[in-house]
Amino acid sequence: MARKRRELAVRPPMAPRPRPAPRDFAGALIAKVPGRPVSVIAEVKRKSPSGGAFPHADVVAVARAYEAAGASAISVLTDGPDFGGGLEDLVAVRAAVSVPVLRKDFLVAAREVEESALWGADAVLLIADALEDGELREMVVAAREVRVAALVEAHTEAHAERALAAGAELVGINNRNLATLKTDTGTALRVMPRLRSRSRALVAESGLKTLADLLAAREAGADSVLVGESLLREPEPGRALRRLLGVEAS
Ligand SMILES: O=C(O)c1ccccc1NCC(=O)[C@H](O)[C@H](O)COP(=O)(O)O
Repeated sequence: MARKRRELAVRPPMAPRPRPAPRDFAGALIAKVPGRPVSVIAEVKRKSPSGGAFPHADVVAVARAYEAAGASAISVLTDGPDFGGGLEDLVAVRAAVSVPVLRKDFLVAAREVEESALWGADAVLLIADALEDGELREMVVAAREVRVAALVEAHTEAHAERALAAGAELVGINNRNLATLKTDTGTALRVMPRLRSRSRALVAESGLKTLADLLAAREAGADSVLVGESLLREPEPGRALRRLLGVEAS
């Protein structure tokens, strides 16, 4: 986040560009699909600090396969140094699929939320644990003003409460502790039941690998799950998503 703040301080404002009509990210998360325990936000990234490199450089091909396999939305990592992504990936994936697209990055200012809309993001990820209350509130307000959905992520119940106090309607509970990179899939299961009645949609994030994980997430109140690594480790991520959803045998 310190690196992102330094970069932003010297980056000139983005030139205006025509924005594509936004797609309904919240609606996609909460829409019930017969036979599916929860909706899936399927993630594309070339590498990650905890997972190393993934064997799929063509994120557009993976995103298309995810959509064909039933993903309700696609998460695109736009961070370069840690995830091998960029805004060009967001633009290319958005043009290649018809489901909503989430910009996943370490955003630190309202200005970046506004710019994300111009790049075509239907939703942005905001990380409560890494933002001050005032920053988070400003970014949630900016998202509402430019009609981009804000998925506000927290790792602990305390940060989830801060997300709700900042006006978040879509709350993600990240099973991964971003300080240690350790993942415990029990985290979202413990925190989500306390948030159920106060959020429009709940998303369990990280470390999810099996249909049983998805069923447990639903039981704890999740509308949706965010899944990357367990799909990207497989030779065919689209087939892996179908297996995860239980529509194709393992
Ligand atoms: O994944 C990491 O190593 C990581 C490191 C530092 C900050 C964020 C990180 N990941 C972001 C995520 O939480 C995941 O990309 C997302 O929830 C999907 O998780 P997974 O299914 O485990 O790839």
